[in-house]
This record gives sequence, structure tokens and C-alpha cells, in this order.
Amino acid sequence: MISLTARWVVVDIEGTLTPTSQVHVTLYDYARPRLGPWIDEHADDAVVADAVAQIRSLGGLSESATTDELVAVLHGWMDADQKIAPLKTLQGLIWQRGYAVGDLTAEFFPDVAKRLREWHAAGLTLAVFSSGSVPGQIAFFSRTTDGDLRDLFTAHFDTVNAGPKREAPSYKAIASALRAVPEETVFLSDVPAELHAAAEAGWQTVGLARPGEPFADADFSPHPAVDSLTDVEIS
Ligand SMILES: CSCCC(=O)C(=O)COP(=O)(O)O
Ligand SMILES: [Mg+2]
Repeated sequence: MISLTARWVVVDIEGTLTPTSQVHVTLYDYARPRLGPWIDEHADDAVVADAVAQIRSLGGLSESATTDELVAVLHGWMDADQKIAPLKTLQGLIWQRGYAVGDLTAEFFPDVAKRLREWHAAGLTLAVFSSGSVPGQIAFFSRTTDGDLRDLFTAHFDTVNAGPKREAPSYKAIASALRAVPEETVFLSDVPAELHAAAEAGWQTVGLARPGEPFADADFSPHPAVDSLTDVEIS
């Protein structure tokens, strides 16, 4: 059991709240065949047009690139699990629709919903920092096997409104947006490099080394690590 004193709790999603397979299999497989149709059907949407321009630029495609060429770049990024902003934007829009129409339901590790509700009821301010886009995150928490959890969170951060997850300035930006005291803020993640960045920003950190997850056997030092939120006590 780890006991901390903090007022702000910021959580990662993949590998921390939900199994990696929920993202890499369930959500990625849902997005893959829908990316092309979404780009074509929402070509006039400014958010989609901006994402397409970024894909062309980052993917080295010409102005006349076809939707199939754009999708090939997006699939390549997904296959390599590169969490690149325009991909996360389009995925988030597709998942938002998927949760709204009832195609998708988010599943958490069994300890998660209870612990988040307890921390919220105890007066802690909860926020999310994930590579998933903010609209995608909000949709994810709207329809879960534990009900609608959106009210638990005061704020959502992604790589667009905060910055890269492995860089300390992103955590400084989040603390500033939350008006949080860094030393009274804790970040929970399954990725040691993210914990290093949060600690560099003056935050407290807890690693989630969940059995069977990609980082289960990683070296989390100097951060304390647990395999369940049940083992994290915050007062
Ligand atoms: C609907 S949120 C999906 C999460 C996601 O797309 C993702 O890439 C998760 O990355 P994280 O930073 O939470 O490990
Ligand atoms: Mg993660």
C-alpha cells in the first residue's frame, strides 16, 4: 500500500485505467475501417480538414493525395502505435460517434471505478492526461461498464492542449491550468518515461505495473509502483 497526501490526481488511461487491449484492439479495430469514410464525409469540417493537412505534411504526401493514401499513413501510425495528433483527432471523432450510438462501451480494470469514485467523494480534484484526444476521452468516460463517469473529472488534457506526455513542460502546463500545487499533485501512469517527466515538473508519481500489460516488468524506480489502484491511498 502506498499512502500519499495530495489534492489533485491526474490519471493516464491506457494501461492505467483500462487494459491496453481495449485501446489497441477494440478501439483501433473500430477506427480502422471508418477513417476513410469519415475523412470523405466530413471534408468540410474544419477539424477534419486541419487533421488531413497535418497528415499530408507529416506523412510526406502531396496536396493531391487520395483518401486511400491518407488512410495508409494513418494505418501505418496505428500499426506502430504512434500517437500522432491528427490520428488521435480522427480516432476521437470516430469513437465519439461509436459511444454515442452504443457500438462501444469502455471497460476498466476491476479496481478503477470504485477507487476513482472514492477519491472524488473525498474531495480530490481528478483530471485525465492521455494521448487520446479530449473529445475521445470524454466520450470514453460517458459510456462504461461502470456507468457514466464523466462527472468525476474536472478537466481533460491531451497532447494538443498540454503537450507530449514524456516532457516536463506538459505537466507544468496542466498544473497551471488546474491551478494546482505541483507538490500536491500526483500522476498515475503505466509508462516510466511519463512518470519521470511529471516528477521533473515537481509532481508526485505512482507507477501502475499491472500484470500482463506492456510495462508490467519495466523499471519504475525511483517512482513507487503498484499493480492496482486499491493499493494507492490518497488523503
Ligand atoms: C478514448 S481514449 C483512448 C486512449 C487513446 O487513444 C490512447 O492512445 C491512450 O494513450 P494513453 O496516453 O492514455 O496511454
Ligand atoms: Mg498509458
